[in-house]
Amino acid sequence: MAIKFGRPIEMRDVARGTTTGTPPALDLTVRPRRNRKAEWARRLVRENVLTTDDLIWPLFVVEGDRTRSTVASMPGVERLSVDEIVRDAERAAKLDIPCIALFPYTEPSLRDEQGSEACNPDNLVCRAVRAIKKEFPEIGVLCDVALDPFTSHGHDGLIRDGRILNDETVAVLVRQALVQAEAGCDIIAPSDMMDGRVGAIRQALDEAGFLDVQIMAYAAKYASAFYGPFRDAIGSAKTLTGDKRTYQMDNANSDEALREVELDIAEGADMVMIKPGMPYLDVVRRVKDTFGMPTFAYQVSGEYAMIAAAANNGWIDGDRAMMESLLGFKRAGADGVLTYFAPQAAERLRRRG
Ligand SMILES: NCc1[nH]cc(CCC(=O)O)c1CC(=O)O
Ligand SMILES: [Mg+2]
Repeated sequence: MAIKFGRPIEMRDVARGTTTGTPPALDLTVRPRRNRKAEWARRLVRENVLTTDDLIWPLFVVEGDRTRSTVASMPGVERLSVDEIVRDAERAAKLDIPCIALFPYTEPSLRDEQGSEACNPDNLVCRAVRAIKKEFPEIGVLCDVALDPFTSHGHDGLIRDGRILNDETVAVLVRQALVQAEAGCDIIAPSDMMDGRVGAIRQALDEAGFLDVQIMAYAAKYASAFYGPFRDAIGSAKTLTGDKRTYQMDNANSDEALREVELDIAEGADMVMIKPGMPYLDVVRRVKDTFGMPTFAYQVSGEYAMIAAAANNGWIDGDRAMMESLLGFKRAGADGVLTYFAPQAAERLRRRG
């Protein structure tokens, strides 16, 4: 049977409308637009959905009391003192956001070559975790494991002769993870990209009895220009010497991302993350399809800044761009997104629901 635009030629005249009305100019059997004709119809065929369950909200902690200081390159984002971060944790809990992530702005006087403050059980992050867990034990708390907020040179690891040391750094990261777990952190998230750190941290957590503390590995983390505003927020932008390309991944690679993810899973990661988000959605899809693990994407500071800045200039509808970008992560296969938009997105989802 001959087919024209999907309709058997023999049926043409039948379809051409023997009844009233103007015949359609194109003889189309299939018209995808039919399923988009009204909001109810679009809802009916919608394939992916964003809910508050998908959100992890990153927050910046700073020394002080009742302090909220703005981050110039991240409009709408603030560094919060411990008492204020407890208020934002409450806001997250009320909005049904399952988890928050903590990043410290370390006082410059506390930064040194070794990033020693990372292992201080009373550092800013540990104090924030304890304060949050005391008042809101039901909210998940994720802590980043890496040395860059604590080192005078802004790198994620220890340096000797201009080289970032791997194994020596891992030993420090293990101690950092342990003080965070002792403070009550629920998810340890190594973001340093040293080899072997997930396995070393898992073993140390288990030996210390933290069997239930999860690990979300920043498994495929790229050396990215999109981290700029974050480095402003934690105060490492000015001090960072050189770049992070000997440990963070090359922008051109995606097979390598699968090998990195595979290793972290083998070493005991409970969840894996791809970072940044929007420029690496192909990697999110490949990782999800290949491993079927709980897979997360980090919509990083630069991605947030681009949308926020364009919206503030009136160049795009910020709210819609935010929701569209977040849904993109779901479509790519992510189970959740770390995003500075978390509270706005949750508020918007609540208004709609
Ligand atoms: N290792 C630290 C870390 N953890 C999360 C981010 C970036 C997050 C963001 O840009 O929002 C970074 C910065 C970096 O690797 O330089
Ligand atoms: Mg790795």
